[in-house]
Amino acid sequence: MVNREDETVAGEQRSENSEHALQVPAAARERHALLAEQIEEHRFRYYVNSQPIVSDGEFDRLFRELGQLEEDHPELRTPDSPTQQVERAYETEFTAVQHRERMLSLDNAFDDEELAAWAERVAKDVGTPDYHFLCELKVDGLAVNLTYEHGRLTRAATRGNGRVGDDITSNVRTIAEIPHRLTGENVPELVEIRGEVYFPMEAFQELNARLVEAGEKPFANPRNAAAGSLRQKDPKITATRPLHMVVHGIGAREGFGIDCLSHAYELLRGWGLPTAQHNKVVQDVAGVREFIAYFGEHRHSVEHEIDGVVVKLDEIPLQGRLGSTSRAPRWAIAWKYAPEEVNTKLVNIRVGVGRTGRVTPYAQVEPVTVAGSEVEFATLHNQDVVKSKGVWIGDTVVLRKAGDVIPEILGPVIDLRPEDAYEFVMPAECPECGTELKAMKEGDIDLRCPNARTCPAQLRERLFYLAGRKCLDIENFGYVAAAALTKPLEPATPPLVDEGDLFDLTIDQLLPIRAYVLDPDSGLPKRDPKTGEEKIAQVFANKEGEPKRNALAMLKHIDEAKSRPLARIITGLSIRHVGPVAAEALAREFRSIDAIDAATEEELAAVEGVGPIIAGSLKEWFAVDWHREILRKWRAAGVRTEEEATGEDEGPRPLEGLTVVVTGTLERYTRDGAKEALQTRGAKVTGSVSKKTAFVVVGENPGSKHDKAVQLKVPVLDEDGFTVLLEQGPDAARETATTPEEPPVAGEETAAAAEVAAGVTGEETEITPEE
Ligand SMILES: NC(=O)c1ccc[n+]([C@@H]2O[C@H](COP(=O)([O-])OP(=O)(O)OC[C@H]3O[C@@H](n4cnc5c(N)ncnc54)[C@H](O)[C@@H]3O)[C@@H](O)[C@H]2O)c1
Ligand SMILES: [Zn+2]
Repeated sequence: MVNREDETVAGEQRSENSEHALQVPAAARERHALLAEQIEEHRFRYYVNSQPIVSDGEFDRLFRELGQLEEDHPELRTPDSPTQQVERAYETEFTAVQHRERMLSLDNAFDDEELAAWAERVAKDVGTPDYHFLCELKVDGLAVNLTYEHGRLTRAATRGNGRVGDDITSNVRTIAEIPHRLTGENVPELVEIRGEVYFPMEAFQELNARLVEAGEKPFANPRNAAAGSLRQKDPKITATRPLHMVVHGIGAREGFGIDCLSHAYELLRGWGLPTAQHNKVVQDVAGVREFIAYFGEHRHSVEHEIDGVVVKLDEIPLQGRLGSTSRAPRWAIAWKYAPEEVNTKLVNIRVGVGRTGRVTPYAQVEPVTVAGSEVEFATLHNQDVVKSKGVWIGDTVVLRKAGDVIPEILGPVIDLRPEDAYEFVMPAECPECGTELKAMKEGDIDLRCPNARTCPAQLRERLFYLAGRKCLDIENFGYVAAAALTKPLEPATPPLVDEGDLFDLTIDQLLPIRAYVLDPDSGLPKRDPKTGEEKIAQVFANKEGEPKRNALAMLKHIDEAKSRPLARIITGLSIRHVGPVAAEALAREFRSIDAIDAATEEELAAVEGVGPIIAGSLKEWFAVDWHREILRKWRAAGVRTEEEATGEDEGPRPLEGLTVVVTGTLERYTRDGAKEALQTRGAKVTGSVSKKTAFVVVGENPGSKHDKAVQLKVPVLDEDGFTVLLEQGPDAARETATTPEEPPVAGEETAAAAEVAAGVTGEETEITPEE
């Protein structure tokens, strides 16, 4: 929080301090001047040009440093310091218009101490114990002021310097959500509505694609897209942009009275204005903390981007008692969440080859920490995406890491594009085996390496997947082993040329292997942090040439993996489109790989959870000789290829007809274990919550599915309730179920959309995601 003085007091203080002015060390004075200048420049780029060159986090750091300097040397805190102003008044191409009531900025709290200090000050100054906090989401967009006279929208303006903003009335009129005329009862003579205009994340890439196509500058993130779209000279352009607005305040007003801001919002909603859905009035700071924590976890189940929470004193007369400074109200504070966007440099665009041969470009960036983890790679999906994002190698880019989602690049900071930046060109050949890349079908955007069998990258990825959690779950068999077995430096011939010989590996084959130690995220050799050299290792033998303990353990676990359930073995074959769910359905229906092979395409397609695409893909797979050879070898090695119907399966199915969703981490069950337990009892396990869902089982750190359950009032079971469901059936479980107190949650479609967008599908995230 930037500390500053009252408008009224600041003047006095200055004159009082002026005689000490010389005491400010020159270095501090210089730093102050430099920071103030930089901040002004960043503000101009941000507010006027909508093309900032630093991230918000970086801007906030500069701003706080300036505040701290003024804290240490109050003489530096002059009225023209950026800390004392909403913004400077800029000359722009728009007509300047005066707000009837000032539009202010907000002070920030970056940690609990700052929040508590603010709350304490409120408690001290408010003069009554009878007050409430109104918690709102801080929408990441740009502020607008709408003036309604006798119910008609007569003017819309940007915040500007807080007193005078830019007239953007014709542009704002193109936003569908904003009524041109207020409706309902008691429409007032005059009201100024404050709100935030935002650009939806989902539509953002599309806009950039259009801009790049037209040879125009793409935006670095949705916030800038919102600002840039609204600040168009030609409202026809604004009209093509999917802008939205949320109301978050009220300015001048005539012809009606209000006691609380929360009540005012109800009035506004009644008049047809788009008010926020998630506001909540709480009693005390504890309530505020709860709200902050809740949306910290559910940041992405909201329909717009948020960068924090705004806490306000709800009672309007009390707001007046606390007053405002020249920059911000004292009755409100903005809690900032950790930024999810950072600027970094796009060092290179590489291509990775996935399990099914799909070749995907991915970004290598200068390592940065974002949302608590260090990021060096970000997905780019395909060559068209790279193009439509408008990013060039060498650009400074905005990198976003939201929740569990794979890091992605939003857009370039065009104003910082260096002269030697260049566009990415998709290679014509597989980077690992040199085979010419092809689209599988005409019109496919994705290119693939057709060398499925022996392309080292594809084989390595398939083996890694086969040994992974979803398939055979082979301990001690990770990415490094997969790489070492398929593309060692020595010996010249790798022990595995496809997955056929996996179960026949011997320790003698392993001992001589020397290989690069590969990083699963990038498929690139790891480097020694000291020397920077690529790591090469004798993977399975120690210095004496004897087997490492891990190597022996790996062989033992490979042997054990032969008897994994049939469904997992089918999943491990990496048949296109056949993931764990389809494999489960196939195993259940046919009980053996031979039976699947023998089935007709129609029979396969008729299985619930399979369908024509998967059926076609299965037929294609079985038609390939070397695939059949894998099966022959596996069978000879004793790998399970058929499965008796289990006793349990034929027993009673107490959960028949119920659909259950599992979300979050359970303590006593793995995700797959929980699923199997449900399925053997006849329940159907699905990934998304609907009204038809019988139960949602919720573990630690549940995602938006939990919200959805609450919203649809689907019974929620904790882990104990889940055990009751398995052991005693649905009636007993229903008694333990909770329908928790309804926390503020997102709208129905948004929660589902956010879930899809966030990839909260229980699937792991990979850098080169495969279908
Ligand atoms: N990257 C850059 O170069 C650059 C430059 C300038 C500013 N910024 C960013 O802009 C922000 C600072 O600017 P600021 O003065 O607009 O302050 P702010 O964004 O921190 O807070 C004030 C603004 O929050 C908005 N807001 C959103 N939801 C609200 C709600 N529910 N209630 C009330 N207000 C709500 C309003 O528009 C209000 O004007 C910082 O986040 C900063 O990082 C970045
Ligand atoms: Zn290849």
